Amino acid sequence: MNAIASAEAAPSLIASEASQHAPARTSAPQPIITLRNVSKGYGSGVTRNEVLTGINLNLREGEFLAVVGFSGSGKTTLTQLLAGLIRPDEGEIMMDGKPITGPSPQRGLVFQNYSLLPWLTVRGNIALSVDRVFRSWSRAARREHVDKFVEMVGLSHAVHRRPHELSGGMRQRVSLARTLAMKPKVLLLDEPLSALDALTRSVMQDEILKIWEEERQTCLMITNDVDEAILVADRIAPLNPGPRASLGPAFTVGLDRPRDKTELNHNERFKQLRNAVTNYLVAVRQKSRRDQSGGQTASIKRPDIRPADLGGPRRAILNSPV
Ligand SMILES: Nc1ncnc2c1ncn2[C@@H]1O[C@H](COP(=O)(O)OP(=O)(O)OP(=O)(O)O)[C@@H](O)[C@H]1O
Repeated sequence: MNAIASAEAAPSLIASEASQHAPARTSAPQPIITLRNVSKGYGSGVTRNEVLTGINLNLREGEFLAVVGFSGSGKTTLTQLLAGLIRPDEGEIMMDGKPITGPSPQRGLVFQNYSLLPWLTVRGNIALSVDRVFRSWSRAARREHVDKFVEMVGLSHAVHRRPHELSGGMRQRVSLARTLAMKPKVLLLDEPLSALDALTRSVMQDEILKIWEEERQTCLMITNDVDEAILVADRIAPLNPGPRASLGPAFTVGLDRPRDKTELNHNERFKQLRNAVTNYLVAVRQKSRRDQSGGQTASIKRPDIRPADLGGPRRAILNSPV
């Protein structure tokens, strides 16, 4: 690990380390979600796939944490555990000191795929969640609430459209508004922008940031884009490559907010962080590959085969019964 990573590894990311090394700081935000020694795999027997092992994480109240990692390392598995959609094989996941045993409107999840109901309009899709969560509210209050979030994501002009009449970026906005409108305590964003083109992605990054700066909900965002992670997050936690992926030490971003993408490109701290996170990820991937090959450098062994007779009856071989 390089200097920045080691110097800025946030002790509270790793719960076990926190208890050993972190000095008691009364002003530090309390963790809202804690994962202790969490492991999760799929399948059984020879097809068993150990995806996550020994995950320790403190998600602090009000912070924006980005988890970055390579494809297939288990990022979605981690969000599903946090959302309560799946249960860990080992370890515990707590929210406000109580175990997470299933999904809850307190933890809003935005997926990579928008999962909107095709027969409902923009308003209908958002209202469905609002009506369920805020049953005790009057009809007018619920409608006003829906309209507020439609406006927040800039879709007031498209409120009567159905998903097939929207662009990818607009659909993802509906999905975001639907989750935000439920007023979850914790927002879980699972690569919400990865299906979008670069330009729309950039606009949506700014919108997510703007909304987060207004609402200051606790937010965990999964991404495979290091620049995106630095732009949005207070801390960045790298997910080491699987199988048996664990979290590496967190990088503290420490850049002033609000952040401007164009300015960041010239910011020395941004460049240092980008190098530090990228170098860390590349190094752990190389180590993981070495470990998987048993420490051997990959070499190709050629079989010791010599053709007996190249002039033989090839056609006969090709046509022989299998
Ligand atoms: N329901 C499941 N049943 C069996 N295996 C699964 C299941 N969900 C995920 N996996 C496997 O677990 C591993 C991690 O998958 P996961 O989707 O969590 O990774 P990821 O980091 O989110 O990947 P990506 O960035 O490509 O979306 C993969 O090998 C995947 O095939």
